[in-house]
Amino acid sequence: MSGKSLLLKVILLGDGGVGKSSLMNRYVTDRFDSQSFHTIGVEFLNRDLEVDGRLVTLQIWDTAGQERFKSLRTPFYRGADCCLLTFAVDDLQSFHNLGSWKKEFMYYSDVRDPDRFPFVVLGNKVDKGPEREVGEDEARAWCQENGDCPYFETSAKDDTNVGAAFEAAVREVLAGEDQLDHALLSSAIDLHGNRKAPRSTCC
Ligand SMILES: Nc1nc2c(ncn2[C@@H]2O[C@H](COP(=O)(O)OP(=O)(O)OP(=O)(O)O)[C@@H](O)[C@H]2O)c(=O)[nH]1
Ligand SMILES: [Mg+2]
Repeated sequence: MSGKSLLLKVILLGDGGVGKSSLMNRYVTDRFDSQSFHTIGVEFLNRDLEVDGRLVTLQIWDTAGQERFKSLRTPFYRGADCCLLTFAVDDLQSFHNLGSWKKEFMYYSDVRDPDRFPFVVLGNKVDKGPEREVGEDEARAWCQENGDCPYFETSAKDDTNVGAAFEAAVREVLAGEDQLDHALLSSAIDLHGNRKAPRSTCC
């Protein structure tokens, strides 16, 4: 482990009631409240972790999923390093809305390279097995068609895959950065290798 802690901003998006606040609270405070209130606007919590030898401070931004709070949440999309698109496996509509959430994020975040921006998809409330309306295969197929993003079946209630999902978000960001470093290094080498001989200044 080496170097300073890297600050990464991840943002949780998805319909109201799918469990975004519960996932953040489970991950940061290891608690679950079966009667949590809807979020108004945005809230954030930090958690330090180490991923593949890198020290990271994960700043998790939890947004209000209800439509009436749209204008309160969208100003906070800018500067996000990864977006966690969340639905509840017992709520088919929340799964069908994933595409709209992705679009809303893209529109307001103004990311530099939209094709390479990292998304992670979370199918939450897997503890509600019998009430399930979205199959794992269906969810994985959506992820494959949408940039091949990682998919996690989570439960904030039972603490299933919650840590794994946030760590995957960090890994996605770090992998993107490594690619960028590699691309910059290659272009620097290329610049050096292909450097043209200085032009003659002759008249
Ligand atoms: N069974 C079960 N219930 C959950 C789980 N996660 C959240 N809930 C419950 O679902 C309800 C909504 O959870 P929230 O975390 O408030 O949902 P949210 O996505 O933050 O909703 P908004 O703030 O309105 O966008 C609460 O009653 C939670 O206790 C889960 O994994 N399993
Ligand atoms: Mg909430």
